[in-house]
Amino acid sequence: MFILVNLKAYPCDPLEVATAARDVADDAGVRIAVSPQASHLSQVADTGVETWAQHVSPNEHGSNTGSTLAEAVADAGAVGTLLNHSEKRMKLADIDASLDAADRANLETIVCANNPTQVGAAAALSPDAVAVEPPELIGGDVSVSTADPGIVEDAVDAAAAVDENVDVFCGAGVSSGDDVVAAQDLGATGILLASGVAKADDPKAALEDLVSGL
Ligand SMILES: O=C[C@H](O)COP(=O)(O)O
Repeated sequence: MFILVNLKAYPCDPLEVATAARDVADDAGVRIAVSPQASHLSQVADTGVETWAQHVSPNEHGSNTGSTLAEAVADAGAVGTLLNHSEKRMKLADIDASLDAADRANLETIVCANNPTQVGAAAALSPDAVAVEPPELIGGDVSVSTADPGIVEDAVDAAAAVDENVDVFCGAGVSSGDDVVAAQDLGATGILLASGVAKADDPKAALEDLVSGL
């Protein structure tokens, strides 16, 4: 399983989470990455943890003020990027162009989707992975893998029907090792989570719990 910790814009210490994620990944032999604010990418990458951007813009170098250039996040140490997160929705054409931008910069990609239908559409754009996240469960206390296991299974089927090379992640409310194992049993190969670590009093203990069943 791949566990991607999205720090969103939470008021956590990105370096505390990054060093904890690095150490837990090393100790447990589990792939864990951290996705901080763009301005923290370089500091986070310098800890040695696998580092992802939260978004890249669908543009190239040029007159694009305020954009998040794929090449710039790669230069800062990111090796991948989320796209179309529920809190950063994009037009279909822009997802496609951002995937091209990520490809130019050699970034891995995860395209987020609300439901299995959107998962199928996203998979048709050939990202490395899609992540299904019911918006109503994001930031809550109940994991998608227990609240709505069918959506994870249907997302796995929807992606496979389009492109078997596209991995399927799930997210929303995941906060424990049991949640991660349940997602794995439903066919997900990765977890996208945020509040369970970013809002934890002890991020390292939260990460250790997340990988405890793997
Ligand atoms: O990017 C992460 C997802 O939106 C899930 O967030 P959450 O773990 O706080 O529910």
